[in-house]
Amino acid sequence: MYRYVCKTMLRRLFLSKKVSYQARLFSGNFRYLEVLNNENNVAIVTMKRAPVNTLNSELLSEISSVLTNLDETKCSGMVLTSFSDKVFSSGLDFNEMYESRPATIRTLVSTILEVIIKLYGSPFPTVAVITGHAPSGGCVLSLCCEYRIMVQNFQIGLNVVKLGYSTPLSIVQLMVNTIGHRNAELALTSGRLFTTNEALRVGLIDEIAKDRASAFDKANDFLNQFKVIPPIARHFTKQSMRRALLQDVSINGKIYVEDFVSLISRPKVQELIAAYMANMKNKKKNSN
Ligand SMILES: CC/C=C\C/C=C\C/C=C\CC/C=C/CC(=O)SCCNC(=O)CCNC(=O)[C@H](O)C(C)(C)COP(=O)(O)OP(=O)(O)OC[C@H]1O[C@@H](n2cnc3c(N)ncnc32)[C@H](O)[C@@H]1OP(=O)(O)O
Repeated sequence: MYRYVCKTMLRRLFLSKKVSYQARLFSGNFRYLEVLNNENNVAIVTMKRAPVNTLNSELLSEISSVLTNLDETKCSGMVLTSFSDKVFSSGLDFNEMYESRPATIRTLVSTILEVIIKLYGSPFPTVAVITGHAPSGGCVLSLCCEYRIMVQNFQIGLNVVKLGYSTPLSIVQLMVNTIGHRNAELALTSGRLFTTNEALRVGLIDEIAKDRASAFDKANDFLNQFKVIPPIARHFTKQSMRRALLQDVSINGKIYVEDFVSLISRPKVQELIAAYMANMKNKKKNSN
């Protein structure tokens, strides 16, 4: 009863201030995300898993829940960003891939797949405000958005071959859809990370911003143009552009997940992940 009264009072308070009650309540409900609605009913979704927004199952599953809710509550748009001014996301969590049971890897991979499907196929417009490095899984999240604005002097790309596993077909397709076949082939086979300037040149991002505030201004400009476009027309057009990949992932998703799990579980790949993690730690030690 007490909880009901509190909830009702909170709801009245938020509604009276014309602020989205649901999205506001979200911010308290998540461990690794903050979700706020701005005055245009755009949800600002901020990943806040310190230090580098490594994508573990919990963070991914929170993103997945938010996406479902934003769809149900008919938000006007979404900005995906990071709490950090250095890293957007450092990609999938090695700790859930290294020496992990297949079930743990499977949960991680199926959860990112769920996020990819929801984010890539979302009815509302989406922008990634990339405030820092975005390697691998971080790059994938931004590729699922419709528009990417990146702050200067960071790196973005899909470096997965360096870890000894191939890039899953749908992820290859995401990259091809964004930067074209030739550039995607060159980038993916070498595991290339692009600087912000290079990323703009190749079309991996759409705009460069000098800092977070200016990136948000640009994101607003992008989203504001849709105020005069009927949402259904926009959504169906987006679906038409994205249908092939979405259909492929919904039909073959389970196979892709199992392939990825067995790839990651191979002893050679496990060795490479261990070496990669050790290298990260060494770099850090030497720079201190
Ligand atoms: C549709 C598809 C269908 C089916 C297939 C299904 C799924 C496939 C899905 C997606 C495919 C995409 C594949 C993704 C694979 C990955 O994402 S693997 C992760 C790859 N990531 C990286 O290579 C980045 C590694 N990190 C870095 O380079 C740096 O950390 C970074 C430049 C991001 C930041 O540098 P800095 O600010 O100096 O921070 P530190 O390096 O000091 O890092 C802070 C601590 O965080 C730890 N850490 C960093 N990254 C990870 C990570 N990915 N996992 C676990 N831990 C990480 C780091 O070790 C530090 O820890 P410490 O403080 O030393 O304890």
